[in-house]
Amino acid sequence: MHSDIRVKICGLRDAAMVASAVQAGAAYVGLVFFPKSPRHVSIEEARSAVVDVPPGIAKVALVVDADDTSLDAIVGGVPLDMLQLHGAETPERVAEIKARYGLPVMKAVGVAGSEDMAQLDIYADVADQLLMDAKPPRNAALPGGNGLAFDWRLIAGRKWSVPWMLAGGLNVGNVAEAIERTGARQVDVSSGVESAPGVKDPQRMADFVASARAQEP
Ligand SMILES: O=C(O)c1ccccc1N[C@@H]1O[C@H](COP(=O)(O)O)[C@@H](O)[C@H]1O
Repeated sequence: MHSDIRVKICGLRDAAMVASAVQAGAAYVGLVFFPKSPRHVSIEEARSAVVDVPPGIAKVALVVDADDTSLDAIVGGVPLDMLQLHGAETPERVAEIKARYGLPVMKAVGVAGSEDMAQLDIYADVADQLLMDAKPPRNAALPGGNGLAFDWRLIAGRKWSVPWMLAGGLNVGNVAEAIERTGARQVDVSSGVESAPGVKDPQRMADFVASARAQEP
């Protein structure tokens, strides 16, 4: 039996990877616009990657502290359903981006300790969704996509006024436990379904979604 767990697969770089994610049962497909990432796509690559995404599957652009010029180009060049802000965007900037582009915004918040819970409450007031990710290590090249999990007990049993998604170090071996421990109804994965950085593996994506959705509510 399948539960209603919704899975986002992030860092898809071409139409074949997107098709495999859709086939696996992803509810969201993510495109990374961050040049330092092995998953980075240009606007042209992103547009052709999502050309055949069926209606009902959300196309998400991940950006990191993007300015209006970059966002204008991304939003103007790629058909999108959501923006994922994965940098140090302030609550004011989140509100500004929401108003300027008219797209739902998901704010990623790095979680390492109980002191980060206040941030989640603050962003819940301005974002349409929250994404809880592990805080990147100091000197990490990427602010996410590092395959690191945080202590799920920090968010277990908590509630927010907007939908939220669990991310960080998820893979087929731990996603069921992560859902059970946190009560997440949405999960996001990137490096955990790759055969090499930036290369999504169709079987790993299918196994991940099946494992997540096998969890009972
Ligand atoms: O995936 C990336 O390359 C990336 C780059 C910059 C910011 C965020 C990025 N990925 C996001 O990080 C989390 C966790 O990823 P992982 O499963 O631990 O590899 C996820 O939300 C990705 O969308």
